[in-house]
Amino acid sequence: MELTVRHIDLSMGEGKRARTVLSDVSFSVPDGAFCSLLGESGAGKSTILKVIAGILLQDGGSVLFDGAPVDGLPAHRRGLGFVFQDVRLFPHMTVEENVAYPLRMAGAGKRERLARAGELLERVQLPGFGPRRVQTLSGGQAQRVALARAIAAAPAALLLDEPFSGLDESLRDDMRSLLLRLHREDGLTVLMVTHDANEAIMMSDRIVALDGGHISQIGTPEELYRRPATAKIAACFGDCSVLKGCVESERFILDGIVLPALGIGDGPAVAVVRQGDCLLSPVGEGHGTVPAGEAVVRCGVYAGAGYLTRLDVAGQTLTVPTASLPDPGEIVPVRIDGKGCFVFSA
Ligand SMILES: Nc1ncnc2c1ncn2[C@@H]1O[C@H](COP(=O)(O)OP(=O)(O)OP(=O)(O)O)[C@@H](O)[C@H]1O
Repeated sequence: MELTVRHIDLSMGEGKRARTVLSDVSFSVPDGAFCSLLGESGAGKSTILKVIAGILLQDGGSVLFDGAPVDGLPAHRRGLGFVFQDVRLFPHMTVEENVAYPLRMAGAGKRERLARAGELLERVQLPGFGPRRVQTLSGGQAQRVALARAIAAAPAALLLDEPFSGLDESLRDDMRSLLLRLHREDGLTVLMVTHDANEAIMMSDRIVALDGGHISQIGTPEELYRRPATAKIAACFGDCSVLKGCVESERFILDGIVLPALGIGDGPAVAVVRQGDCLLSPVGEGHGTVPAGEAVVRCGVYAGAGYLTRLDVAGQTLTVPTASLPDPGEIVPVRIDGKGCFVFSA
């Protein structure tokens, strides 16, 4: 099913405390696609998910399923599966009763419910867990049960709010693979909230970036990674340096550092430089890189595969991976790969 939100506005809080939480939010998740809603804490990600689910009612705009407005439909009639960040299994029910709950609501008989719960528990790799109490589950197991419950009634789309946030990295990885497998096997339309940009690019066909309640970019993972629309998006994909300087004649200038800034008008600007696309080397070296000037070494730290050397650029820090640690105070040549360097008007 195609999910669409069109011009959604929503304010929360009363009187003087009222504040805009969503402002003119519009996007679509095509039928069978995996879409991530990406943004920092407070961006409005959970709120838009709740509006789609019918848990919150928007002030303006519309939610459409396959092109038809569903604004008048209560949550339980929207036919969606929902996985919450805090799992929310029913504590008084067994694992299989939790998984079978949506089928009970749909009027299925006990035999059918239990058979289906058994199948679903197999699919989430928890065979035999049916009779267990939910209090005996680990965090990862509880998330699997929540996922099984969310898909039990063959939902038209699956909404997930930071479903892996409480899990350690290896469990997160297992859960990502499991979710992607279920998505592909069932052709499910999925909308997942995450603040982890790398998770979003690994899993999604499309990413919707939210910032302060409005959309800052919609695109494929590659579009957001290679052509980020804002400094925040450029900076969210891992280790990078953010420098505040000035653009003059399509060149970002900060002290001894000059970076390409094609298409950016003169004036104050922000440059985001991805660490992996920076190096210190004599002029002429470094495949794909161009000279960016010189800077003074401030300090460095050991980082396993090499060192991270911090350079001082007009009191700001440019971090560059290096094979050895230059001496503090040394003036070093910097080269930059333009693919990992993004300049935005401030
Ligand atoms: N009931 C409420 N009353 C007032 N403000 C609220 C309410 N619920 C959420 N907000 C505010 O709306 C904004 C968006 O909240 P939301 O939970 O959607 O953000 P989020 O992007 O999901 O953040 P996180 O990643 O931290 O969960 C936040 O600033 C939050 O404080």
